[in-house]
Amino acid sequence: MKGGTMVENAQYLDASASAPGSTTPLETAWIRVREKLKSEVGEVEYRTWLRQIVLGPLEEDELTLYLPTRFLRDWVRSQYEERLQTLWRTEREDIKGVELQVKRGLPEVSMGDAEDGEDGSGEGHELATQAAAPESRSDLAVPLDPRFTFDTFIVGKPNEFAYACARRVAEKPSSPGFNPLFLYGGVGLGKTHLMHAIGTELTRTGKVSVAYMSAEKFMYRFIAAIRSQSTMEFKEQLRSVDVLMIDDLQFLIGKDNTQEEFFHTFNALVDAGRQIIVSADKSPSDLSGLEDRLRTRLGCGMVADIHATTFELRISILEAKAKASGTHVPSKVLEYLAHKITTNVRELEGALNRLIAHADLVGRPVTLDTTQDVLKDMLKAHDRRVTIEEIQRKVSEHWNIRLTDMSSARRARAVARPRQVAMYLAKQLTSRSLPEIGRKFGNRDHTTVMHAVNRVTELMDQDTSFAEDVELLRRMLEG
Ligand SMILES: Nc1ncnc2c1ncn2[C@@H]1O[C@H](COP(=O)(O)OP(=O)(O)OP(=O)(O)O)[C@@H](O)[C@H]1O
Repeated sequence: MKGGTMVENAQYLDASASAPGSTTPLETAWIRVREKLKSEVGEVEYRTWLRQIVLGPLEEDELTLYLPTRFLRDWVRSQYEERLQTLWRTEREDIKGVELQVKRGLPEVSMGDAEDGEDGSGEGHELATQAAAPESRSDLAVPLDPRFTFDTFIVGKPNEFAYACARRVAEKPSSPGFNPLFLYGGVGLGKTHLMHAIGTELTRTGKVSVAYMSAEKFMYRFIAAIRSQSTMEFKEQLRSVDVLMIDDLQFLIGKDNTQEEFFHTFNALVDAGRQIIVSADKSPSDLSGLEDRLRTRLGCGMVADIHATTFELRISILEAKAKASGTHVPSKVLEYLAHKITTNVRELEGALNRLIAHADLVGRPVTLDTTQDVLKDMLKAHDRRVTIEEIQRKVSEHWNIRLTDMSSARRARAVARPRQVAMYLAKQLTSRSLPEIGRKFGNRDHTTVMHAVNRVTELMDQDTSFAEDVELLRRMLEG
């Protein structure tokens, strides 16, 4: 658990229900954050996923937000965490990070997808299948995002091959040479979008049952099944679908039992002529840490890479999204965004949504001036974006240790101290949350990261030469 003093404490708060005059400053900020989120994502999405968030305590510079189940927490984390972090930091300078946690017994807003599983762990929906016809939906319901269709996917040079493969699988699942379909590429480039598009297309025809889940949820669900002694049921459910899609497979690295289970499921499905679709951040051959036999099988079908976006593709995506929003965004602004935000489509989309939401709220058109003003913090962060990988590399070079020791289990001080410094710098220089940082350091827990941050702060106070080292690294990284 976190240390430190509790500065502000707040409880459940509905943006529409509380009068600002009767709330604490933190609650008032929360109302504004929620309103912004609502206007960015729309009423339906807000009600489905975000309304359940409950304001928790602010301890030192870390704010906790609660969700009633692990399923919801994971979903909100994967889809909205970055946005929540940015909105909070814009709202309150004293908040440096936002942590999403599960808290049982919160007032849960009724919603089909958010009930607890049979073991009360909130994991019952982490395996989700969507049968073709609504009446034949099993007790497992899927969050296939209706916005992620082939129609809304913009095709350009970097993604045309992956798009064509996805289309082909949606038209003719289990075709020879296309099973499994392995989609890979960097963060936020459209892998999940394509998987959902395949799922939506297939279920539309009415004859195919599709199961989609992240590898992380596959693992949680598998562990929950072991705990509740229902692994047979879990296996049967999985093996009864026509199409199984697993997103972000890299999460299974280092999870040997779960990999084993996935391998058997994979074989059973492919042998029965069912389709498997997998996404990951690297190609099968580069996914070191996955069992060889699984890697080999994953590479046996069609492997399609989604490359980083080009300027032309970014412009086409922005044009399409601006058009769909119904708000006029001048082409100068679109070009400006496409030049400035080159990392991934998720960020590009987030920036555009923010501009449009701002224009709607203040009732003024989008201009280059308002763009620079509204996106000030985002663009600034872009100018000096530092990645955790860069931090790990620089710190390892500085102390002359192996890069792999950043994620290894070695505890020798010569390795552990630089690792702690890298965690500290990751917290200071990136917007990543503690659990995200932990994951990048060999799947360590967020409390380990918290401890590292505190320890390095303490040491910097006590030892000036250590403090100089850390400051030097920080300056080099900030460029
Ligand atoms: N070519 C595209 N056309 C339209 N929208 C896109 C395109 N590529 C990505 N997007 C949008 O960008 C956002 C991020 O995409 P998505 O979640 O599919 O990325 P991802 O590759 O799965 O990322 P991650 O590695 O984080 O899982 C989504 O809102 C998606 O709709």
